[in-house]
Amino acid sequence: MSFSILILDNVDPLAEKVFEERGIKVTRNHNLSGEELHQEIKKYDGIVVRSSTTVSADLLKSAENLKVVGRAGVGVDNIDIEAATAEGILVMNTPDGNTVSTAEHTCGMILALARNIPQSVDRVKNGGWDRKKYMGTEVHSKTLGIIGLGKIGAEVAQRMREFGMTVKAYDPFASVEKAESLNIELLELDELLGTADFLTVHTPLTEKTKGLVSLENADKLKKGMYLVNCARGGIYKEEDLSQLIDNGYVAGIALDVYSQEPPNEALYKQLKHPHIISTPHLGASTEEAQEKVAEQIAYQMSDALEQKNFKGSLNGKSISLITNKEVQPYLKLAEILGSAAIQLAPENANNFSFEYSGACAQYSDVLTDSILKGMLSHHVSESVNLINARHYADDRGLKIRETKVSDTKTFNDLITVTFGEDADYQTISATVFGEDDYRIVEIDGYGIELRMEGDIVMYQNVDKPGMLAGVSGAMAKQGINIGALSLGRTDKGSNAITAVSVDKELTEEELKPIIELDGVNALKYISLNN
Ligand SMILES: NC(=O)c1ccc[n+]([C@@H]2O[C@H](COP(=O)([O-])OP(=O)(O)OC[C@H]3O[C@@H](n4cnc5c(N)ncnc54)[C@H](O)[C@@H]3O)[C@@H](O)[C@H]2O)c1
Ligand SMILES: O=C(O)CC[C@@H](O)C(=O)O
Repeated sequence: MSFSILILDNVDPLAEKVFEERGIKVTRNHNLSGEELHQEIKKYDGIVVRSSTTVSADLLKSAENLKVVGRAGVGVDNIDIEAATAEGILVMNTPDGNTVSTAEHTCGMILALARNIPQSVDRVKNGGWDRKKYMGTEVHSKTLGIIGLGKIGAEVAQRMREFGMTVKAYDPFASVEKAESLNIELLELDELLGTADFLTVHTPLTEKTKGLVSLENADKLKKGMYLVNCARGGIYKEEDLSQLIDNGYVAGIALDVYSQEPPNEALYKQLKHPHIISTPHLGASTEEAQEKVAEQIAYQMSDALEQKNFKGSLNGKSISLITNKEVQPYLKLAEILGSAAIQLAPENANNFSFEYSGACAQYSDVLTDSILKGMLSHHVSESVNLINARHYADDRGLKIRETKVSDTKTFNDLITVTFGEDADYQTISATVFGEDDYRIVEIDGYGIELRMEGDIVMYQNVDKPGMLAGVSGAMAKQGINIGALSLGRTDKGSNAITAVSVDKELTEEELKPIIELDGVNALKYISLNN
């Protein structure tokens, strides 16, 4: 299968090189208007962006063939991941390609702030020589407070410690072991705000981190401290920046990122403040970082399109397992079982439980996605895949309960789907023999053994002589050939379940004479042709 990619932002040419080596056609276009992009995107299997293109829900809706959105970088705030997930589109980023560059830029900003480097350079360029005005401060023996001790935060910590700084951090999700290994004391947020001489943030912009420092909590800051933000605009409340300085809370602020890029007029006005220094989102702008992220995203997207590897995927977390040879038969089993189960279940059933027994239980997450894919493909007109199956299930109000059992009793692996207590049929179990022999092995506690393929007529019948002859006779009269058959019962003379595999697709008309036979109840026709 041949794929095509559209590069929308200024990504290093190494990306093209990698895609082309992998036999993938690449087009680069940075100048599409909104309407043109909505049309153009339809042709592509993948798009590559940095931060300039907004990948909105609306755009993703037009992208009929899109399978993957690649972000050459870390932050994905310009991509509507929820909408991509709903559309079954994979979103990937390159989590560490620009870590070192951004950490170095942050360290540069800390030093530039401490020594008024940008302001004094500017002064000299304009023919001035104001040595007194640009008196600075040493970072040595000062405390660096880091909010967000992830990849960049940790790199900044290591570098600034070499300058003689004491490093403390706040990160509710960082492990104590990690902090200890970096020799960093973890503090509560307010404690860190009151301790740090320099505060640098390295978190994503979230509800929790938005406006983390503002006039509202400014009295918690150590007086005269410095603020640095090379993470995401808005973590320090932008409207308050100048006042934080003018009211004496903060000595200076260094920014690389803004809530709107380029900034709007009001923000530009703030950035003119003599104690605010700013760069135009340059953290990752080094040749090395851009080469790394371009190369990484191209490899990752090529692998994902070829279903080889899903490294860097931010949605469809379990799909990385689909390349695992051991999981593949279970995935197929789960999908066919989901399809069989939904055809057997009563209309409007919305409570399902999935039970996994044996070795397959360790993959229950992705197997649940796969059962849902099989179930929903009967109900949802859009294409359902492992990325969006749960989204559609939630959307339709399906309630899913998952259990795992290690003891399988009879089979090495068994998956059971249960749906509804008062229905004609309530549960179906299936297993896989070898690599691709998928079998129904139990319906409502009746042992059955039938391959899960083609067209199956399932009915309950009174366990009495002549039932089978009646059904096969009704089929023979209509030229319906029986391929295989399995009959399960509990006690002699009570009820039985019969599953008949037939050689062709049956119509309602053809099923009618069978349904009307005396002793045949609850007939269901199951098609497992896809
Ligand atoms: N300026 C640039 O050009 C540039 C380049 C790369 C990354 N970034 C940005 O830098 C930020 C950090 O990137 P990273 O690669 O280090 O990410 P990361 O995922 O490795 O680290 C983020 C850290 O933030 C912590 N965190 C999350 N919520 C928090 C909260 N409420 N309070 C405290 N800590 C919290 C997480 O636990 C994690 O340790 C991201 O926003 C990224 O988009 C900017
Ligand atoms: O592409 C860029 O230069 C932005 C990089 C950075 O903000 C990121 O999140 O990776």
